[in-house]
Amino acid sequence: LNCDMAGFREVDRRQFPLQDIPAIVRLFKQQLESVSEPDLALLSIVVGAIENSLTCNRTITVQKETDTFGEAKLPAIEYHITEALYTKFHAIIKGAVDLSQYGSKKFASRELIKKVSDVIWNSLTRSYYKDRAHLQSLYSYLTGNKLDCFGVAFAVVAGCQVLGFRDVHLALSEDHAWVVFGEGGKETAEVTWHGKGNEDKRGQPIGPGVVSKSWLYVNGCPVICTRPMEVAALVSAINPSLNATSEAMEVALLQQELLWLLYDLGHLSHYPMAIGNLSDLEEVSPSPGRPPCAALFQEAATSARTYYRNQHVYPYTYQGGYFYRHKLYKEAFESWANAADVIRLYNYSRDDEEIYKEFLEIANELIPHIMKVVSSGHSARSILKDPECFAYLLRFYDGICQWEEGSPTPVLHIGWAKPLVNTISKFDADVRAQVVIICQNEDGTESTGENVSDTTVPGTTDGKSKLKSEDDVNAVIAALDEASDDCDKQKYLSNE
Ligand SMILES: CC1(C)CN=C(N2CCN(c3ncnc4sc(CC(F)F)cc34)CC2)S1
Repeated sequence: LNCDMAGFREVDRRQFPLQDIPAIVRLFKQQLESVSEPDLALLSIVVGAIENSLTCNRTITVQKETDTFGEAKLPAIEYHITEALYTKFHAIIKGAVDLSQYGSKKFASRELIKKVSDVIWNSLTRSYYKDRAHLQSLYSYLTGNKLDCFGVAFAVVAGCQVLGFRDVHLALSEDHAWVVFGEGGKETAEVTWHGKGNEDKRGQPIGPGVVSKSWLYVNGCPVICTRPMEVAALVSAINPSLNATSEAMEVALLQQELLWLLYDLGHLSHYPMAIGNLSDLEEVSPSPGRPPCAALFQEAATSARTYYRNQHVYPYTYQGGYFYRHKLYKEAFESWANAADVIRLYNYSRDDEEIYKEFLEIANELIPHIMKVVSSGHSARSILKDPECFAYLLRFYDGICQWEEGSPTPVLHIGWAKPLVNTISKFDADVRAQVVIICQNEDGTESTGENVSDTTVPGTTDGKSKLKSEDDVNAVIAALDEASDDCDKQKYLSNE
């Protein structure tokens, strides 16, 4: 076995066949604690094989088998299958890339990375449904020549690891992936596509994306992976879905165990979305002796604030979704207001559809549903009488308004206005009057914006009457825009 089969040599043949979750966790632990770096190709093939066998050709009648200890039994992953696929990946990469052509051995070059990306890219099936599930692993690539956009980026990094380039690492935003390389990891290169119908920019640096302030490039604050964080990315990408409505329990349990292993080794601390994924799994089946999922959602938000200048939206929508599912509506409003405080820093561009859909669902489905549910209640503690809830909602809507300001693409349209107006008009004037808008001007001084109750919503008189016509709606939008024009930065505080 030559040196770069190290990943395999260390693997103790006796660990195979891997036929239960503890065996897989042992393999990952051994790889993560081994002297050299974890072997991305080996680990991606193993989890890909398990996911594929348990989700892709499952006869519905087969029940979950467990052994006497209740451990979910997995289809045995034979050593020779894994080794054959591993050898195939090495052969593809080393067969296609003649390293003597790429000068410096120490650091990768842009040309080398583009070459590896081309090798993967040109070996993919001509046309297939790119958004399908289970296309993220090297198992999918090696057995079906299919990868999704994340899978291509991961395969390029795994390919560069095969060639011995320890400087090439995965860079992750909330909806895209690329690579960093070179001395100090200062260079960036696109290696995969994004979205539908967009020309890929493979080989190019990601600079322009950051300059345009599009959410897709998270204002220059992506997750820059270490090798163990690349393992966390492949584990996060495990997809337990059997179909649109059900999941393979063993795959979800495996993902949960592997994420806890990575968490305990400290490899999730700088990876908010992986913590969010773990929280989602814990919400469904809590692990004894582990923090509650609510604490994990909070950890993800704290990680994003600490390491990524609070430029990430998903930690707050993970958290808001949790609160919403658990009918903690005021807490959900606060998380969504925090999510809007992040997006206000960006300019909405055509590549940002995913986060647009996220805010659209919150504003036009989730919040209206909450307003409907609480309107029937008559408790004095109702959120309709709580000025802090009104303040959270104003901060949420204002963040979306500010997102639109200065953007090349409009965000709001009449479809947003109706639910927005309907929501705001559910709060009576005396509740709204308790919200004080603090404006921070350019020079950092603060002034109290006109009191919200003074800006009586046009078309209403006593704050009790409801808005009627469409121009009332437009007038409200104008009033909100005017309010957001008044000051550079608004902070809505409710006075006690
Ligand atoms: C609050 C939500 C709607 C729930 N799930 C969310 N996810 C966000 C995306 N997820 C992720 N989880 C771990 N790592 C990554 S890297 C990435 C970008 C891709 F192009 F590489 C996405 C992503 C997992 C699922 S956000």
